[in-house]
Amino acid sequence: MGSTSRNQIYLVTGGCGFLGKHLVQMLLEQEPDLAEVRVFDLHLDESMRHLNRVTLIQGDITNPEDVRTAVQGANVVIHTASLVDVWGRFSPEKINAVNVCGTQNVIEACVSEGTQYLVYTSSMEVVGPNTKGDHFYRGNENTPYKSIHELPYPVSKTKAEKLVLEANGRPMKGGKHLVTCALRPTGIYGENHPLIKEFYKQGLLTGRWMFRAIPASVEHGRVYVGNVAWMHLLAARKIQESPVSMGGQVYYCYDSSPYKSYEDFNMEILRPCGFRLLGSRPLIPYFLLHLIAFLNVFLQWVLKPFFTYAPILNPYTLVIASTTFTVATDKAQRHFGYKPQYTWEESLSRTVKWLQEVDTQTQAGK
Ligand SMILES: NC(=O)c1ccc[n+]([C@@H]2O[C@H](COP(=O)([O-])OP(=O)(O)OC[C@H]3O[C@@H](n4cnc5c(N)ncnc54)[C@H](O)[C@@H]3O)[C@@H](O)[C@H]2O)c1
Ligand SMILES: C[C@@H](CO)CCC[C@@H](C)[C@H]1CC[C@H]2[C@@H]3[C@H](O)C=C4C[C@@H](O)CC[C@]4(C)[C@H]3CC[C@]12C
Repeated sequence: MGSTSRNQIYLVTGGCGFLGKHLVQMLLEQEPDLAEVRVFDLHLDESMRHLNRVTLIQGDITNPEDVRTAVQGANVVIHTASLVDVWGRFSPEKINAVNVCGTQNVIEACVSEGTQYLVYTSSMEVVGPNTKGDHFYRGNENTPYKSIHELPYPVSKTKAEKLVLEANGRPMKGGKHLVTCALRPTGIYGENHPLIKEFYKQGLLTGRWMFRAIPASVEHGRVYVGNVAWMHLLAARKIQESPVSMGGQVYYCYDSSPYKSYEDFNMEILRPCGFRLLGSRPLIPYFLLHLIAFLNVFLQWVLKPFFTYAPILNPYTLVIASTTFTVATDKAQRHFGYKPQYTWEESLSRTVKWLQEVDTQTQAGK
């Protein structure tokens, strides 16, 4: 390890989430300078407690004191904590509190505690797809696009990203300056992906038959969780070495996962578990899908006093799934030497292996 002994303290907010856990694992395996990784989350995963060099911190990102305590003494903060909700599971106020005010708390804690480096997990959603259905085809960080934000989640991610980028260069005690950057994943997939598990469960109800609803020509950007984690690690390293070139920058997350429709991509993962997709063209007319999506909104409203009805399909998710959004960029490679750590074949086989294990357990539990 040479002269650089283990001296880096990383704080990962949302470290018990889907991406967060992969990121913590990646730091433990790939960061030679790592002294400690602090995992800050509202809901702790106790199975992570035994991990060497991991400190679990239960806290609420909306509470400035919780955040300040966690940040104290950290060298770098990777801020992934967020409410990921495009289904109306949480109120707009709650989403704003966690995603926007929580991010402001992280920034203020970095400044007051002298933690100079902040990497923020943003989202493709800060750009699009927009609700007009304008396609974003193989775009990069400079591609012009008419972003329209209406729903609380994309609105909150956009505000939070702006806060993070505007905080770059903020003076701190000791003459230092805060250095920030943002990574924008497209649709993340991989082991423990909650949404693919949801599609898996729905598919079991129809005898492992899936029904094409979206034209195969609509491409949806997907990126493997291990590569997203790898990008965060590399960005966190480089931002310390080259604060001037990295500070205030945004990067799309990408890898060699193929451009496909959302459903065709999911089938790559589901097919090895015996699932089949019916129809080379959408089986349900678009207007009918729209009608069902609106009916779901109506039912959500009617049922609100009793429970939260939040099905996968609503007018917003329908628009996203029906609008091409794919990126083609090498900015992360140019700025911090990113090359995907996992090939498409590895990413797929790791994800399939996980889902097959889920399948075996599900069948055994029947
Ligand atoms: N999943 C995707 O496809 C995707 C795509 C693009 C960007 N992102 C972004 O990546 C990040 C991680 O997403 P994910 O899919 O892993 O989500 P996730 O829900 O699995 O993880 C988020 C974590 O944040 C924690 N959290 C929520 N509220 C909190 C609070 N008040 N205080 C502390 N912790 C809190 C949750 O407990 C959870 O562990 C998010 O910022 C999300 O916006 C996700
Ligand atoms: C119409 C259905 C027929 O099978 C399919 C509906 C699929 C949608 C539920 C998902 C299509 C695209 C997804 C989103 C996308 O991958 C990117 C996202 C950004 C991230 O920050 C949060 C999650 C999400 C909004 C993701 C959510 C689910 C989709 C809308």
